[in-house]
Amino acid sequence: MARTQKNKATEYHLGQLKAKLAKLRTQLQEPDKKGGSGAGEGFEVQKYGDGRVALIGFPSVGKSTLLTHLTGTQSEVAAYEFTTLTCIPGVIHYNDAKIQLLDLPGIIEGAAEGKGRGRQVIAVCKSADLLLMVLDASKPDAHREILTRELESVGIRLNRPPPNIYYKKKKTGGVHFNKTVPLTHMDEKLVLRILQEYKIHNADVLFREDATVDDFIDVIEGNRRYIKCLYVYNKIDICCMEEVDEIARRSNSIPISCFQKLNLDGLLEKMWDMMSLVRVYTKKVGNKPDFEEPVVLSDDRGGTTMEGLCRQIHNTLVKEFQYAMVWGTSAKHFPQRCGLAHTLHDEDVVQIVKKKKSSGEDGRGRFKTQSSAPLRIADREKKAALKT
Ligand SMILES: Nc1nc2c(ncn2[C@@H]2O[C@H](COP(=O)(O)OP(=O)(O)OP(=O)(O)O)[C@@H](O)[C@H]2O)c(=O)[nH]1
Ligand SMILES: [K+]
Ligand SMILES: [Mg+2]
Repeated sequence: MARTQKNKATEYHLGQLKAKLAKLRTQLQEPDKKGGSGAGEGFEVQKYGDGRVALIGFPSVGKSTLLTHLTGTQSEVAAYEFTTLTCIPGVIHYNDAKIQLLDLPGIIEGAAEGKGRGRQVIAVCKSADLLLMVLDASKPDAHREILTRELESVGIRLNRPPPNIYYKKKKTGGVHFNKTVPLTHMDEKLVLRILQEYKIHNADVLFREDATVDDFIDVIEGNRRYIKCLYVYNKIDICCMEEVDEIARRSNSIPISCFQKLNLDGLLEKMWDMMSLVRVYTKKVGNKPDFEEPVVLSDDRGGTTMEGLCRQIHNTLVKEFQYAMVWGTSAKHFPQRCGLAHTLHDEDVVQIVKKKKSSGEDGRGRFKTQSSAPLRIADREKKAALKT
């Protein structure tokens, strides 16, 4: 590809080569998944809490130091590289939520091809809801590019949404290509060439944005992970003010120092924002809301709708659900009567009303008429107090 001149005439050829490369990369990763390469010792840590955050970075940037500071779990810290050899889990308690933080061995260039413990580390990253890429603020920023490339090559896409392309394979009917916007990187011929490479002869394709060849290949491959990533620049205690200031201005980046405990609160705050967790406080009829233990929802884990909430509380609740009363910023008025499709916001209060049991021994109707008025006021006050 590097030897091919880039112009209009070679565009199709290059596109086809990119597709070939993507296919081969996918093949390369497959034997590993099936447990072909034997020892996968100690890397599969059970999921815990409301979200999973993984620490990824070069050796000795301070990942283990950070885990110890944020979770209190001891992970070995030393000045030599590759101190950490396995995955060490800790828990961050923040805003009534529990977030699992995973310390990992350092990775280096070539990790995706299996250098060091690269493959196992990357496999854990794929299971995370958020990545903290830990960087040494005193070292060249090229490290960030190298790691990003390693992650890209195994199908991890950082800080961007999936391409807005509708794609559906079919059994017959040929390829139907359409677009809703002008395309500057792609055209029908190139789409067909790439599909040919994948031996796909029947499909509907609709470009809803000005996507690139790589975007289209991502959609066909279908196994990409779109993960948010926060770039954590550690060791700012050995940097000058100008450098720190410059780092702080970059998007999705935060300067910290574990040694001097600088900006660790800022890090937690940013982490929380990026995870976009939605805490929902449930309330039984006739009782006050449970403000101790929220049900925590997220887009990655079952969604933030009422249905997501029901599924998280109990498997059968969706079937029993009749309607719910909602207090909070997602409600147009307090309380709003909502269905399963309603999208909840952080700190909403929800009271779920179940369908009447056919046996008739439920008594829900009686409670309903009694409860709403006086409780509504009490709850609103409680909610207002919580907000302030
Ligand atoms: N100056 C400075 N040094 C730090 C800071 N945080 C960690 N270190 C030092 O950096 C070295 C590496 O720290 P570790 O926490 O072991 O780094 P790691 O990324 O877990 O390293 P590996 O497990 O080997 O990949 C240790 O000597 C730490 O004491 C910091 O904020 N400032
Ligand atoms: K180390
Ligand atoms: Mg370590």
